[in-house]
Amino acid sequence: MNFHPREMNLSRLCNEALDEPIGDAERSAMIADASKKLEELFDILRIDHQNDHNTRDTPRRVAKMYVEEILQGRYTAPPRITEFENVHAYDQLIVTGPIELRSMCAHHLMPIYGYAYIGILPAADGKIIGLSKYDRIVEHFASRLQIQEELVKQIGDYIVDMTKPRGLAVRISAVHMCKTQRGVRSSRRSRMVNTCFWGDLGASGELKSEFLNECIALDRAGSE
Ligand SMILES: Nc1nc2c(ncn2[C@@H]2O[C@H](COP(=O)(O)OP(=O)(O)OP(=O)(O)O)[C@@H](O)[C@H]2O)c(=O)[nH]1
Repeated sequence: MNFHPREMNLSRLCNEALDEPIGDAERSAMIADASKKLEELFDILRIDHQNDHNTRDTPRRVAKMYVEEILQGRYTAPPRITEFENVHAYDQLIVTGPIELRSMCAHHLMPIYGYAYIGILPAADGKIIGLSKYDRIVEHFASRLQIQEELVKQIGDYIVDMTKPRGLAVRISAVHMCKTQRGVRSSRRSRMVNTCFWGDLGASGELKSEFLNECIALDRAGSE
């Protein structure tokens, strides 16, 4: 099967999902078509992928990596969320993290890695969701070509839509290898940190400070 994104009206922004998750046949076709294009790229870069024992299978390997790993958050459904009754009407701040973050920068296709932290202010009459789902949601939206400002918002908007909390905060602290490994070659310790707040968590200076202090404490505990 030949895959023609334009004819099939499937072109999207780099961090947007397709309308529907793709099936096995479409996934295989996408990998096969991308492999051919990567072979062309290797030809242009004068890398002999036909005879070089190191790169013989690299175009296919890289195509598969993009479709099934690096960009899989565009082609698969968001994680299923398990909800529990909030029987005791818990409505105080919950903070979870550090959550491992692995993404890819939209500008140079270089890795972004670091941690996410999520603060939830549940609604007393709402639901509580399984803790592991926050990690899965971060992984889902990070598995796309991203910039950090948009990644934080996508994660938060999805959690707010799905769980309707009183308030929410998402913070990411990450290294951008497009800055450390090339270009300006900044220190590998150099990070970008940004936080986005929703609802009551954004409206209260006290809750914001509580969230940020918990992030610092969780970060410190993680590095001990
Ligand atoms: N705001 C923001 N900028 C980012 C992010 N990831 C990468 N960038 C920056 O986006 C810019 C990419 O665009 P250009 O300035 O055209 O790239 P370039 O000419 O290769 O620039 P250098 O990286 O400075 O060599 C760079 O400054 C990156 O450091 C991100 O998540 N958020």
